[in-house]
Amino acid sequence: MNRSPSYDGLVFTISDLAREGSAKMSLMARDYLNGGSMDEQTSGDNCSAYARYRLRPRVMVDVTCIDLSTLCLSSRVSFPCGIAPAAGHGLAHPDAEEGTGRAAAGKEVAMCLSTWSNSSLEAVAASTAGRVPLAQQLSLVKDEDTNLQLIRRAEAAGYRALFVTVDCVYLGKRVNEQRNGFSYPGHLKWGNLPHFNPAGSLETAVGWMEYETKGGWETVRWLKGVTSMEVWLKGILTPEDAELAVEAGADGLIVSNHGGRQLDGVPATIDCLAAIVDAVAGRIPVHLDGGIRRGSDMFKALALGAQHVWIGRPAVWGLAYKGEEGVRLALNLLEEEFRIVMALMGCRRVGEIKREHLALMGSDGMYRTLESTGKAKM
Ligand SMILES: Cc1cc2nc3c(=O)[nH]c(=O)nc-3n(C[C@H](O)[C@H](O)[C@H](O)COP(=O)(O)O)c2cc1C
Ligand SMILES: CCCCC(=O)C(=O)O
Repeated sequence: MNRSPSYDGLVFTISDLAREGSAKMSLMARDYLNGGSMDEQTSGDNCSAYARYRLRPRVMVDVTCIDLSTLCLSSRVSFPCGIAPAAGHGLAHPDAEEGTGRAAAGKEVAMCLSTWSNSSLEAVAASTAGRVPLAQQLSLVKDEDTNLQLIRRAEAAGYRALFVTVDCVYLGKRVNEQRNGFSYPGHLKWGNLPHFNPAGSLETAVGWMEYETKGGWETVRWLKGVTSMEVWLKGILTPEDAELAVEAGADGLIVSNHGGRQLDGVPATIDCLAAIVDAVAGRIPVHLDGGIRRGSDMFKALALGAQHVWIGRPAVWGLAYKGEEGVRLALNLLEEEFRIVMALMGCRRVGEIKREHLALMGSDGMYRTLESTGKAKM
C-alpha cells in the first residue's frame, strides 16, 4: 500500500525542492551550497551516473508488508538515508542545524553534523532529543587541543561516531565562490568552534586544517586511542585506500567525493562503490553519499553493497524552503519513492536488495547484468 506524504502542491520531487529551496537563498548562499569545484564534472556525474544502472525487478512477490528500516551506527532507523554533514545550514535558514536535527528526529533517521555547523553540537543533540543516532564530522585542525575538545564535547553529548573527513586538506577550487567573493555573513557563528570567527573566506578556515593528513593512517590509530566513539573515514574512493583504512582500524567508510566539491574529475561515487565493497568484504560497513535524489538512487546504492546512504544538498534545499518542515519533506519524498521502488522490485526488506537487481549500460549502449560486465569484480 502506498503511503503518500503531504505534498504542498509545489514540491513533488527532490528536483522541485532544489528549485524552490534555491529560489529562497541569496545568490552567494545558493552558489556556495549548490556548487561543485572547477567544471563541476564530478558533481554533475554524481547525479547522472545513477541512470547508467537499470533496475531488474522480480515479480509475483508478496509485498503487502514492506520494512524499510535498517541499522545505522547500531541503532534502528526508519529507512537507510541519513543527513550528511554540510557546513553552514544557517546560510539556508535561521534555525540552522537545529531545524535539520528536529526533522531527522521526527523522521527517525541518522544525522552527521559538520565541524563547520552554525548550531553547536550540544544544541543539535538537544534538538534530536536522543531519538536518532548522531555522528560528528571531524575536520582535524592544526591545533590538537581544538580537536580533542571537539571530540570530548561530542562524546559528552552522546554522539556515536566521528566521521573524519579525509578529502579536504586543500579546499577544492570553487569558481562560483571566487566569482562571488564568498564569505560567511558576520552574524553566523561556527557553533562548534567558538574561538574562531567565521567571517571571511573558507580558505581561512582550511588554513587551520593542515593537520588533517599530516599523521597519515596513524591518525586513525591515534583517534581510536583517544575516543570511545566509532571512527569512520569519509571521502574514500579507491579499494586501495579502503584496504588501508580497514588495516588502520577504521570502524566504517563513507564512499564520498564531498558532493563533487573537492577534486573535480573523480568518478561518481556510485561508480566507485562496488570495488570498495568487494575490497572491504564485509569487515566494516560501507556507506555512500553523493547525488542521491530519488528513491531509486538509494536502491541502486544498496544493490551495489552500501548499507546506508546520506544526503547533503537535498536536506539543505528543504531547510531553505521551509525550515524543519522542508527537511522533513525531503526525507518524506525519498522514503515514499524508496518504498515504491522496493515494492515494484519485489523486495520486502532492505536485506533482500542484491546486485542481481541491477544492470549496467555498456559502451555499446546495451544493458547487461553486473556479473557479465565484470563490474561487480572491479
Ligand atoms: C554546502 C555543503 C557543505 C558541505 N560541508 C561539508 C563539511 O563541512 N564537511 C564534510 O565532510 N562534508 C561536507 N560536505 C559534503 C557532504 O557531506 C556530502 O559529502 C555531499 O553533500 C553529498 O553529496 P550531495 O550533496 O549530492 O548529497 C558539504 C556539502 C555541501 C553541499
Ligand atoms: C572550511 C569549511 C569547509 C566546508 C566544506 O567542507 C564544504 O564547503 O564543502
